[in-house]
Amino acid sequence: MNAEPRPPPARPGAQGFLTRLAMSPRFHRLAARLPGLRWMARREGAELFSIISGFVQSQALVALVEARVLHILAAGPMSTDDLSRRCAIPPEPLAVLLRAGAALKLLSRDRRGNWALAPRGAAFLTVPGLEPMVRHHHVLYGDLSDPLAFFRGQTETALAGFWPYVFGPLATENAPLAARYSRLMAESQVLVAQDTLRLVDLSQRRQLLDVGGGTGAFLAEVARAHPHLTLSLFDLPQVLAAVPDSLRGRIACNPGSFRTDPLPTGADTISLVRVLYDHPDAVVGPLLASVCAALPQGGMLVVSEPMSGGAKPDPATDVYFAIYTLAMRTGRTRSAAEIATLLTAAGFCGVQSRPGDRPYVTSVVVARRP
Ligand SMILES: CC(C)=CCC/C(C)=C/CC/C(C)=C/C=C/C(C)=C/C=C/C=C(C)/C=C/C=C(C)/C=C/C=C(C)/C=C/CC(C)(C)O
Ligand SMILES: C[S@@+](CC[C@H](N)C(=O)[O-])C[C@H]1O[C@@H](n2cnc3c(N)ncnc32)[C@H](O)[C@@H]1O
Repeated sequence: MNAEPRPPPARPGAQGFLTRLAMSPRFHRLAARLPGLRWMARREGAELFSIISGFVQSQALVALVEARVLHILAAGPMSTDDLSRRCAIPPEPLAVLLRAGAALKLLSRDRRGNWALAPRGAAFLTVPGLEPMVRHHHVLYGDLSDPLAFFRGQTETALAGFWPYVFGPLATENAPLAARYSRLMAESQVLVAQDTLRLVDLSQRRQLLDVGGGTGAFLAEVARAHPHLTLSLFDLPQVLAAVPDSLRGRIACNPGSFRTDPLPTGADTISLVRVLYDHPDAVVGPLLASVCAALPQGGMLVVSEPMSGGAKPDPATDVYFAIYTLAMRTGRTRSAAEIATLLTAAGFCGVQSRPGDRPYVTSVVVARRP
């Protein structure tokens, strides 16, 4: 097979100096010989390989989750043959999967050759929401099977059908669908709430309205951290129908659509947690104006969601979340600066960006009604 033609030599000045170096076969030969450069080339090579093979790592994790290998080993170490019988996977291919799991530090192997759950695998099982997230990735995986068609907008994405509530009129009385969606969000909310409450001090606030708050998982965490707060929830009727009875005494539920209905007033603080990135600017603009109108003077808005790195693209949010929200065909993963621009246009002031120390969980932007 003919090798792909090498890229033409860059026009002088067309590329940055280091990029021009990396395009030079002579520099590559030099880097293979000189110790310092060899270390750098090896590191770049490993990073490139990780990008190339990432999809195989993800699918190996899916196989371990779907075959319940991690769950089985949580009860104690097991031999390949016993796991083979439990997982209905022949010993030889299973050994490949288990060695991959060990290479990814999800599993380990003890002195007798039995397989055990490693701390990273235990953390995966313990952190709320990770398993259901991995179990639903097949939807996005299928959407990306022809990536060029996907980015050309030629793919009818299954993910858009997975979360139909964002399509206004499609937010039908589909209780089972709303319940499935809300369960996935509620399970993944714990970390988001932890990081949001670390980034925003609600101790001096009086009443919090969580708009698009799903079945109340965020407010449940707020109630634990700030028992003094009066809490209200606003979301679609079919979503609020799934609010657990245990929360209903603590949280006032306000069914409605922020596309058509006014928001309840009375709260001095409103939160939008993982809401804006689901919608285009044409929906976000009026939503933020509605939030501003519902707040008193000096009232606070908290926006919390994974955000693009903007001018400095982030390897988690500008890959996973940006492509995920693109596959949904409705929203987009915005940078804090883009969100600040939308907030200012909606009438907010005092906009502050509070980057999360886990961008893949969430970051925050706060603002005030003048
Ligand atoms: C070194 C020491 C001290 C000990 C070593 C051994 C040991 C004990 C290690 C364990 C240490 C430990 C406690 C680890 C904890 C790890 C944690 C907390 C990991 C958290 C990971 C979180 C992740 C990976 C979050 C992923 C989130 C995802 C994939 C979210 C997806 C969200 C989606 C798709 C949202 C969709 C909504 C829509 C539709 C866009 O609106
Ligand atoms: C990605 S979920 C976030 C849920 C929750 N805030 C969290 O972080 O887990 C987006 C939420 O917005 C709600 N939503 C979407 N469109 C809405 C609308 N027009 N009016 C009210 N809520 C809406 C959905 O029902 C869903 O609960």
